[in-house]
Amino acid sequence: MLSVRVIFDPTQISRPTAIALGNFDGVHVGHRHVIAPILPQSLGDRNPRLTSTVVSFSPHPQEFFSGKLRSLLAPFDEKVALLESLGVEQLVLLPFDAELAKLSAADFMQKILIDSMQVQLISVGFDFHFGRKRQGNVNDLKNIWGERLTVIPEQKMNVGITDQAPVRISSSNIRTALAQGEIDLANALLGRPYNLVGKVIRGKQLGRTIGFPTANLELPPQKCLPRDGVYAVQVQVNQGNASAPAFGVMNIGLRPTVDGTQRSVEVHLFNWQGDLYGQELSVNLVQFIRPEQKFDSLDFLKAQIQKDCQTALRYLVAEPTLIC
Ligand SMILES: Cc1cc2nc3c(=O)[nH]c(=O)nc-3n(C[C@H](O)[C@H](O)[C@H](O)COP(=O)(O)O)c2cc1C
Ligand SMILES: Nc1ncnc2c1ncn2[C@@H]1O[C@H](COP(=O)(O)OP(=O)(O)O)[C@@H](O)[C@H]1O
Repeated sequence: MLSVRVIFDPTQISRPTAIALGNFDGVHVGHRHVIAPILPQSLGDRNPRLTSTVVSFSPHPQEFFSGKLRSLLAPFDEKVALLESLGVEQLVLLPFDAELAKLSAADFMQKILIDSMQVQLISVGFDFHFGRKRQGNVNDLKNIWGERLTVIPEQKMNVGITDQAPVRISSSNIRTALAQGEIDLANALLGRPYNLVGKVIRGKQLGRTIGFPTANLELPPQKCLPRDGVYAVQVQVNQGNASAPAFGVMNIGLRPTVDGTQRSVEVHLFNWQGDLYGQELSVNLVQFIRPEQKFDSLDFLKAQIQKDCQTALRYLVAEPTLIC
């Protein structure tokens, strides 16, 4: 049972509110800085009546204007779970339509934030814009909320070698890192391992014939996938209320060796036997190992997968934060 209230209908908002405004795809380290000031633990006894609320638009304004779905680091269910784990009490999804798109910044503040949500405290990132043609900015919010507005400056992170410039913590930098197989960077910016959660579905039933059965995952269609190839992964197998940890190797791609046409995401678990169909796997990405290749035979593929397992194990046992 989720304890964060997800509100699509503005009349159902629990108010007065302390709000963090933004899309927060991935709920990365930078987002968490923005959300922190409005969490119950930050509000403390001074503002006990305020409901800790994240306010986003649905659909995302870019989707509304382009008519295209965006790929997401954290699709809806994942985002709700992440916000809940932080202690957010309410997620308000403002229906972004032609009417909202043409609302002036002043009307957005008055009608939505003041009248509809009774906003007492606000936290936003430094570059937050709102209202028609993104005319409103943090100065407009400051004029009304004054000291009750927190503006979080651009967050950067030192990664890799020390003489490298710090990297901006942003959803787009995380997407780029995933697209390049730079899992260390993506995980650092996220503040947790990038994770794929899906139900195990049937594949071509070939894996077992080469000694490497693979659990094929069904993922939310909007989930952002990292580059095609082979990864070392740490997995939780969720069986009802119980959950078992395992290590494994994952392949993402078209499987040219077996003339695959659809992209698949499949995991071979080490030291695991038994049926996984219908169960849920939660897969943490640890390390990109190699690109996908077309092999001349299943025997060559099998030999390569054996090597992949050895490589993956070396990364997995060297990873101090993993539980297994
Ligand atoms: C670690 C690993 C690496 C893989 N690498 C490749 C690859 O480089 N090229 C390829 O065509 N398929 C690759 N595959 C996918 C296999 O072709 C696939 O697992 C096999 O065909 C079984 O598919 P099935 O689950 O549909 O039965 C890999 C699978 C695993 C588990
Ligand atoms: N070690 C393992 N790792 C992954 N899946 C396993 C493992 N052992 C057994 N299985 C089971 O075997 C199935 C995969 O076998 P496979 O022949 O690759 O069939 P499919 O093509 O349907 O994925 C998995 O979905 C799971 O139910």
